[in-house]
Amino acid sequence: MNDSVLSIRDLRKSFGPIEIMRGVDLDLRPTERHALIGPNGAGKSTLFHLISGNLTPTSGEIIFDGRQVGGESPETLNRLGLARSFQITNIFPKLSVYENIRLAVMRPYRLQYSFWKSVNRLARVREETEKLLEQVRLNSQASTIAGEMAYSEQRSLEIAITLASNPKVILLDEPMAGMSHEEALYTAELIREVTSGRALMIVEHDMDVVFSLSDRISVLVYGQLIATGTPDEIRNNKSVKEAYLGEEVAQ
Ligand SMILES: Nc1ncnc2c1ncn2[C@@H]1O[C@H](COP(=O)(O)OP(=O)(O)OP(=O)(O)O)[C@@H](O)[C@H]1O
Repeated sequence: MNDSVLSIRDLRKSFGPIEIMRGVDLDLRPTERHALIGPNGAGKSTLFHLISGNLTPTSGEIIFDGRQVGGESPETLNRLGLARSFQITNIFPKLSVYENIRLAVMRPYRLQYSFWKSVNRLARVREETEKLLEQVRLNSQASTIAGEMAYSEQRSLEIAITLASNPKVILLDEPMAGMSHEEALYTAELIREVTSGRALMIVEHDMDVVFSLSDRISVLVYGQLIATGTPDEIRNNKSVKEAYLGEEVAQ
């Protein structure tokens, strides 16, 4: 029996005559932290775009929570429980931290008439907003204008926004990009905490973070997965070492 929350089968994507994704099979377990690594141009972003609905597969299957979702829109996937945070910070820079999170909390409810009729709605939104503020340790910054915070704090805010829809699967695209080593370690710990009980798929270039955070790692090279396994298995995998041409995969 397949107990994965996300299953990818023989996924292919071509841009014109060039096949970029060349038959990928991948399973994401319901509460695992799974990293996707690979050399530049391997197709990591393309795979994320396919999973999150930003690109339509040329062929193959993407099964989320038992349902074939390849080609569904990002909005539909988000409603089903898949949330993606982008490399580019997508917060409202002129709004406060609190307002940013509150807007994200309200989003899933926007079409539910029964919710807006409820007298408790404001209390519920406030409660959820405050819980998220606390989870990402931004309580003391609630009234700060988001665009004026340090870059790493903006990433924390973005993580809160991603969590607001209470997703089963979270896709994080290079969440540590542009951070100092200390900020990266802090953010990795935050990600570990807030994704507990959910499935996480992460693309990240910082190998220290990848190897300490992940339960499993998949290695993509020229649009094909050459290995999936625990950090130890990947560290000792001959094809992975070859693909990185002697680069140090992890200490
Ligand atoms: N829309 C597109 N049209 C044509 N080719 C594309 C398109 N998007 C990506 N590609 C090509 O697909 C290949 C994989 O790109 P992708 O960005 O997915 O790799 P990546 O592993 O995320 O790389 P990086 O680590 O540098 O971010 C590259 O050769 C890229 O030029």
